[in-house]
Amino acid sequence: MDLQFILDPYSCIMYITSYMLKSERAMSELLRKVAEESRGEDLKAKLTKVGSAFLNNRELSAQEAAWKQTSLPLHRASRARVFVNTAPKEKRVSMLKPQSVLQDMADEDDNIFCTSLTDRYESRPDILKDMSLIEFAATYKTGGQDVPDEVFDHIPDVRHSCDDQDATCSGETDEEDDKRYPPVITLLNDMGQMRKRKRHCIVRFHKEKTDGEERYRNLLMLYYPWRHEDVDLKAGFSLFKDHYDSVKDTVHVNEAKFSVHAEVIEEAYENLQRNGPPEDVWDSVAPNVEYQQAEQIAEGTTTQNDLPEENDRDNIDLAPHRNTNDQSELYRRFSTDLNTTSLTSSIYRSMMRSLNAAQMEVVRVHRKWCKDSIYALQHDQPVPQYTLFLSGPGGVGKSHVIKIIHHETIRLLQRLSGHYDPDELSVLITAFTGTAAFNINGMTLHSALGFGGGPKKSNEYKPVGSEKLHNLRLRLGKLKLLIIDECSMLGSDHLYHTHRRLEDICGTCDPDSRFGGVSILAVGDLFQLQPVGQRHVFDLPTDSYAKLHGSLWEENFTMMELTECVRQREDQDFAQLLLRMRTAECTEDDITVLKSRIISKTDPHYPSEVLHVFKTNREVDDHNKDHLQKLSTQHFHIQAIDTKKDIYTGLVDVGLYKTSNDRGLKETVSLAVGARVMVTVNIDVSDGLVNGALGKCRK
Ligand SMILES: Nc1ncnc2c1ncn2[C@@H]1O[C@H](COP(=O)(O)OP(=O)(O)OP(=O)(O)O)[C@@H](O)[C@H]1O
Repeated sequence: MDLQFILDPYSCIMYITSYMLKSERAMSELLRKVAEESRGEDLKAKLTKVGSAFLNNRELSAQEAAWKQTSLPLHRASRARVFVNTAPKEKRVSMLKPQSVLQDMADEDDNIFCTSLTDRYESRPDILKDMSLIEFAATYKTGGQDVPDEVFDHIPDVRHSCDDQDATCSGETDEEDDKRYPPVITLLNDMGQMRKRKRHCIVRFHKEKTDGEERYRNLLMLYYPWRHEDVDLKAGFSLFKDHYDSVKDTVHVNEAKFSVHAEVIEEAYENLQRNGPPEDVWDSVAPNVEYQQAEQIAEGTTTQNDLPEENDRDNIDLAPHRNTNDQSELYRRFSTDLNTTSLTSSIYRSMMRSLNAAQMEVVRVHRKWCKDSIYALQHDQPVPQYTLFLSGPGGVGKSHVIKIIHHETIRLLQRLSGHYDPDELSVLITAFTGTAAFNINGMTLHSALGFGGGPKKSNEYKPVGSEKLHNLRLRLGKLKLLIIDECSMLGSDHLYHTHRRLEDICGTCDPDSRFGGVSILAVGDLFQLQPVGQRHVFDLPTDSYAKLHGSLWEENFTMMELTECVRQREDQDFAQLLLRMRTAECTEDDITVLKSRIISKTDPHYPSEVLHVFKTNREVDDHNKDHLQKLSTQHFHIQAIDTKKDIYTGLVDVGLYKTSNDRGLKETVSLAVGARVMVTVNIDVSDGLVNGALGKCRK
C-alpha cells in the first residue's frame, strides 16, 4: 500500500491530472491485438470490435482489483455536492416534470418545469432574507437524496469545529444556529419544505474569469442576497459592476466563507497553464510509485512486448465475453447455441416431409424472404422486412413450424449471405415464458432484449444505458428476424417496447421504420393465455408516445393460420371438442362429456399424484403440505438466506428479509425424499430450469 500525504494545493492538482492522463500500457496492447485479429474485416466491423474492447476492458492495479473483488466502495465522501447554475435565466436548462404529473395538468397550464434551486431560493421564507444563494445551497436540501447524515456522524460539523481560517466558524451553539437557520423551512408560493443539512455541502459553480459584466452578475448572484433575480441583481443601477462596487464588502465576506484557499489554487492552476508540469513532479508527489516504475522498467516486467508467449495469449482473454461486470453479463446471455440449429439434417428432412399444406405454405413464404434477403445482403441493398402473425389453435404445429424456420434461416441466410459472424445473431428465437422458450431452444423475450423484470410503476418505455445498449448491439446489431412464440401473452406495451428496443439496437432513426427494420414472426393463439397486467397485443399501447402511431399490431401484421390439429390426430372427437371450447362454443354434448370426467377426492380411483391446478396460493400451499405429510421419509426445512448490499459501504449483510422484490419466493421451503417439486421462477432457460419445470427429490 502506497499512502502519501499531499498537502500542497499545486501538488494535489498535479497528482490528480497526471493520474487521469496516465497511459494504460496494457490497454494499448489489447487494442493493438484486437485490431490485428480483425484484419481483413470491413472497417465498420473492425471499429465495432476495437470499440467493444475499449469499452469493456480497463487496466486495473492489483490493489483496485482486490478492492473491487471484496465489494468495497471505491469512493466515499463526507460531503454532499450541489451545482448552482449561475448562467442568465434564459440560458439555464430546466427539467421537465415527470410524465405522470404532466398528464394530470390542465392543457393551458404552462408550469411544466421542475422547480430549481434558484426558484426555491427566491421563495425562501423572510427569516432567511439576508442569506446569499451560495449559503442557501450549502445549508438547505429538499428530499433525501443526500448521503444520510448518520453515515458520517463521527465527522464533526465544520460549523463548530473550524480553525480561524474558516470563516464559516461562527462560534454559535446549535440552538443559536437553529434559531437563525431553522432545521425545517416552509417555502413561499407553495413550493414545499426544505431541511437543513447537518453540515454544509460543497457548492460547485461556473467561475467567470474575464473581467466584465457577466463576472459581476455571477458574484452578485452567488454572494449577495436577492429575492427577484430580474430586479435585485442590478438593484436600479445601470451596470452590474456599479451594484457590485456598492456592496463589494458583503460580497467578499460571503465569498471568503465558501472559497477557502481559492487564491492559492488559482495561482497553482495558472502556473500549470503557463509552464506545464515540472518534469520531476512525480518524484515529489509519489516517490515510491516512481521508484517502483523505474525498477520495473529496468527489469522489463511491464513491457508487454517482452512477455512470454503464453502470457501474451492470456492477455487476449480480456475479450468482452470474459468480462465480469453486469453489462457483459447481458452479452454472455446470448449463448453460441442460439446461433446454431438444434435440428440434425435427418430430423430436419423428416420434419419437412411430414408438413401439411398449410404448414408448408408458411415455410415457403419464409424461404422466399430468406432468398430475397440473401440477394439484398450480397448487393448491399436494404434487407426486406416482413411482420407475420402465425396463428392457430393448440396442437396445430406452430412450434413445429418455427423450429424449421429457425433452422432454415441459419442454414440459408446466415451461411449463404457471406455476412456470417458467430458472435452476431441474424435470427433470434424467443418466447414469452421460460418453459416455452426452453421447448424451442430459445430465450425469453425479456432476457433477450434486456427488459428489466420485477414490478414496474408505469408501462412507459425505458431505454437502456449506453453500455448495455452497446452489448445488445454487439449481439443483435445485425438481427434480421425475431421469432416470438406464445405471443398471446405479449401485451400491446410489450410489443411497443420491442419496437423501440429494436430501433435503439439497430440505430434506426427513420420515423416510418418499425422494429428497427427487423422482421417479426409472432406465433401463438390469441384465444390462449392473455397478457398479465397489460392490454391485448392488438389494442393501443398505454405509452404516451406510442399513442401517436396507433396499434403496431393492427397496422403491421398480416396473419397466416394453421387449422389442422396434429396433436390429437388419433382422436378427432376430442380435437373437435377442444376447438369448440377454445371459442366458447361448447355444445350440450361437449359439456356432458367433460362432466363425465369429474372425479371426487373421496373416489378410490382419485389420481392424487397428478399435477393439480388451484385458483389461490393458499390452496396450493395446503395441497403441498397435505402431500408432504403423507410421506414417511425424512423431512427438510430450508430457510431462505437473502443478502442485502449497503449502497454506501458496499458491505453485504446476510439475513432474512421480506422484500417487495423477492418475486413471491418463500421464506421456508419444506421438502422430503420422494416429494415432487416444481421450479417457480426462471433460473436458467437454456438448462430447462424454468418456471413450471417438474422434478422429484432423491437421496
Ligand atoms: N406436420 C407434423 N407432422 C408430425 N407431427 C407434427 C406436425 N406438426 C406438429 N406435430 C407435432 O404435434 C405436436 C403439437 O405441435 P406443436 O407443439 O408445434 O403445436 P402448437 O400449435 O405449437 O401447440 P400449442 O399452441 O399448444 O403450443 C408436437 O408434438 C409436434 O411435434
